[in-house]
Amino acid sequence: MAKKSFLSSFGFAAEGIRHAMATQRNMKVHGIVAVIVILLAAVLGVSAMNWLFLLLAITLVLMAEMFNTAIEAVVDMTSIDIHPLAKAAKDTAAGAVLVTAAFAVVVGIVVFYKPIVDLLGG
Ligand SMILES: Nc1ncnc2c1ncn2[C@@H]1O[C@H](COP(=O)(O)OP(=O)(O)OP(=O)(O)O)[C@@H](O)[C@H]1O
Repeated sequence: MAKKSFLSSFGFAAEGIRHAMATQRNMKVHGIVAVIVILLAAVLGVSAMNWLFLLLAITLVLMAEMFNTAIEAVVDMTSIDIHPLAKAAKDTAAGAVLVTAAFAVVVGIVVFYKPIVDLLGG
């Protein structure tokens, strides 16, 4: 394999993100939700600590979705046959996305509950 530069490694990584965004419906949904969450946090002026939790949750979900995409690609490339190990690999990767999404929902509730109640209440 050809020796690649540091910059071209960034290019391949960006291509991976673009591929996941372009081909995975769930990745698009996560991306749109992430933008909405960032805008809401900016409007509500959440604390620095809460920004860190929100950005951690967003990062974990996008990261899990991209690993899920990568695992699906490897499984599909390895075999087109139905196999219990293929099912285990894909279901486990999907489970990782679910776990991170559940964490993100909890973070969203904890961070936004009070500012939104305060906004609506007064
Ligand atoms: N080769 C296979 N052998 C056995 N079960 C499989 C196989 N491929 C897919 N499955 C089952 O079908 C489910 C959906 O697989 P598929 O490849 O369609 O993922 P997907 O629906 O595109 O996932 P995502 O929504 O995350 O993109 C898997 O989680 C698994 O349970």
